[in-house]
Amino acid sequence: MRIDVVSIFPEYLSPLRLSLLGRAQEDGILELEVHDLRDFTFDRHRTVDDTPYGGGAGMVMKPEPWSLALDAVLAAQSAKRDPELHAELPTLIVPSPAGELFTQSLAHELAGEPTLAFACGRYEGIDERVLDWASERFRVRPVSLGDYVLNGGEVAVMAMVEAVGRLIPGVVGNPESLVEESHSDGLLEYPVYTKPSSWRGLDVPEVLLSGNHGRIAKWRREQQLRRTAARRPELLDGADAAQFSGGEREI
Ligand SMILES: Nc1cc(-c2ccc3ccn(Cc4ccc(CN5CCCCC5)cc4)c3c2)n[nH]1
Repeated sequence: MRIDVVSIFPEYLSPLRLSLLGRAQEDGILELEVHDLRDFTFDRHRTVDDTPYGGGAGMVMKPEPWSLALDAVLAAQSAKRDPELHAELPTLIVPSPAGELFTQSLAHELAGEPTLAFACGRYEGIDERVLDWASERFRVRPVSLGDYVLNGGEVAVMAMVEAVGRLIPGVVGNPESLVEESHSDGLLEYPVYTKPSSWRGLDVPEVLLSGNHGRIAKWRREQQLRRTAARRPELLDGADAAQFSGGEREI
């Protein structure tokens, strides 16, 4: 997969060069290009923002630099997209508090794409006409990380690139660890334990030491349901929520 990110703080994305994603880039499984939006400005001050029409606090990102940067991304990605295989428009993810919620399901969807482009806004956001203009060239998807406001799109992009990247075959050593992940079955994950079996007077649940895999699977499922009912009841349908609303510890 080829990923292009446009940002005025390209160095913010440096952690994506580390660890598993870094190794995937060395192995040629993942290609990550980060573009500095200011490289697409031509005034002395490399201006990317201006005051908002209609008034209001802060500044808004100018459209022209974005159009030049996104055209450069399109050109770079076209080499990675076989028009026979990939007839649809390339995807452009625009982090935004006003976007669709990023979920594990969306991560799986995006992991199937040959290319992804990310536009990191800053200030109060990007001139809306950029998204309109880009919609003729990309499938533009405003995406929110959650209902809180960050200072820009970079942190959201790092989270999404990590969530998508780890699903690409070959990135994570043991694909088994991707199967039983949180939210993959619509529930929160069960608790995990390791040695020592007794630590500071706290013991590992004996079922996990039993070697009885049927019992262990049943216990883990019950823990998922209890945790989900206690912490994220909205993820459960009515029936399960009622059955498991008695807190997490009743075992
Ligand atoms: N899930 C999530 C993603 C983001 C995100 C993503 C991208 C950008 C780009 C800039 N910011 C900062 C920002 C966004 C919004 C406001 C308020 N808003 C501005 C326009 C007029 C109305 C009021 C203030 C500052 C971003 C924030 N935050 N949270």
